[in-house]
Amino acid sequence: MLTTNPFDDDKLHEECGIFGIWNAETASAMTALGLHALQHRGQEAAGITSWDGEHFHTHRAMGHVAGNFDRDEVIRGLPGRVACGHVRYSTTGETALRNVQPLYADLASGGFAVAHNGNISNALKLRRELVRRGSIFQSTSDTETIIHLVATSAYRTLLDKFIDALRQVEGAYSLICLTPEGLIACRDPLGIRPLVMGKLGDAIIFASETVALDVVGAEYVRAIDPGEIVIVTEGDIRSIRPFAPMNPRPCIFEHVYFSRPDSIVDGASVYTVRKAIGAQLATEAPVDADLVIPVPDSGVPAAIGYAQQSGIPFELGIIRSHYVGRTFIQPGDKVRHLGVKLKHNANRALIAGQRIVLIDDSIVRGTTSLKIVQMMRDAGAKEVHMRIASPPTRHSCFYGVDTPERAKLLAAKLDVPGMNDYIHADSLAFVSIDGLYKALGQERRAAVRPQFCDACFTGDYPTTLTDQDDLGASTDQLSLLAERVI
Ligand SMILES: O=P(O)(O)OC[C@H]1O[C@H](OP(=O)(O)OP(=O)(O)O)[C@H](O)[C@@H]1O
Ligand SMILES: NC(=O)CC[C@H](N)C(=O)O
Ligand code: SF4
Ligand SMILES: [Mg+2]
Repeated sequence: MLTTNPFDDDKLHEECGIFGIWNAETASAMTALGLHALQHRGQEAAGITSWDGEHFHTHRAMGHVAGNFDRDEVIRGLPGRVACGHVRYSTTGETALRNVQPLYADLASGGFAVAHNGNISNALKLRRELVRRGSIFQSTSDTETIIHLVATSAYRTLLDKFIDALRQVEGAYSLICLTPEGLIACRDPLGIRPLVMGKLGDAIIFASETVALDVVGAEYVRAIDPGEIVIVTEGDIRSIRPFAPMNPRPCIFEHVYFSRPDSIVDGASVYTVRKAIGAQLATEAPVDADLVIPVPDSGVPAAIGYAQQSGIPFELGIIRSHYVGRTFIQPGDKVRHLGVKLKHNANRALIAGQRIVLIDDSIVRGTTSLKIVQMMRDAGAKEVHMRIASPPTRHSCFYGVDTPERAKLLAAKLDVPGMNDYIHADSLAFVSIDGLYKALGQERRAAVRPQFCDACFTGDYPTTLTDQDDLGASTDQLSLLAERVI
């Protein structure tokens, strides 16, 4: 158990997925389905809280949604027409049941459950102050600071307390909160993490990605705007925007890797964007080759784009086992190496004697690229060229994708030729940052007010990073001074 600095955890983590539904006959079963569609965002733990009009019911467990929420008795134990749920990949606080969301507390206003995607970058500072004033924390999660800020706010109504709390937190948060007064969904003022709204008959749904709407047959209504709070109560939906308007900075990595390709993120089809990045990559970094081969899964759409733009045939030269999850999010290098071997296999008959271009979406530690290039050589490839559909990942994320040790990022240690030597490819190239923005429909990356958060590529963090600064970490925050529009 961590007792001194609860947030000092140096593993590399990924994302979370959230889902909430108001006014549905089978709210918790729908939530389980929605979370299942969001499983790629977090595989450590899952939880659902329901409200039956009188009582709150919660089931939280380590592991996947299937296996924990596929039994009738579990769903029957979560009655009511309102529910919210969470799939977790931890960014702050250890992987333990006490940190599994939704987090719940009985406040003066009644029950309060919260599901959070993102990471609060001043959570440690806030927590120290709250503890000094007498708050007793039950978890080591950054998310719990929100509950204590709401609980101790001097404002009168729950909504005012909530707004007061959010005005004190910095960083990234998409939240779905379940209260007796209604279901509340909100997105931080920069809209760093995604959140969408859908409709199914009389039911209103919120989810991290549109695939969670598709799975229950709901209709996509729209994305929640950065800085917007939507409150759903009996027969009423209200929207408020209580923060100073900012230039939105949604996470660009959602388009590159995190989101499912069949999702619509902030109005853009992830699949179409990934194909466009691949086409851009082919224009910027062409190569004379016989086959374009994707590194499955998330390299596939970019490889299709690369193949279409270059005219080089697209083939499945690597076959992926569907019984192994994402390797990026498996903590521990040993497990990752094992995971990569278990996950991919060369399609030998296709590869032998060919000059191939491998397309992947990103290089983080370099584990996947190193293995795959060797795998292609072992399968008899004549030349192996690697092309990456994002710029080099050189910086840590403090907004829900935790890469605390820059030293673990291959691109933080080596330049591109050095990375090429490390992975033993014949050539290596990355799409440019402006090329990535082009694929997202922008002319280029705006130097003063960039249209996205791209800090893991540029080091240009869109918020202050209080806890990091307190720890003495140095970060480049070039665009901070230019944030406010009004
Ligand atoms: O450089 P590394 O540290 O190996 O990380 C980068 C790899 O991790 C991700 O794939 P992952 O296997 O997580 O998931 P995917 O199946 O969705 O592509 C990403 O798509 C790269 O392939
Ligand atoms: N990846 C996430 O969005 C995690 C949410 C929250 N920071 C936690 O660690 O539980
Ligand atoms: S630092 Fe990277 S992964 Fe993190 S929110 Fe920004 S763009 Fe996304
Ligand atoms: Mg991959």
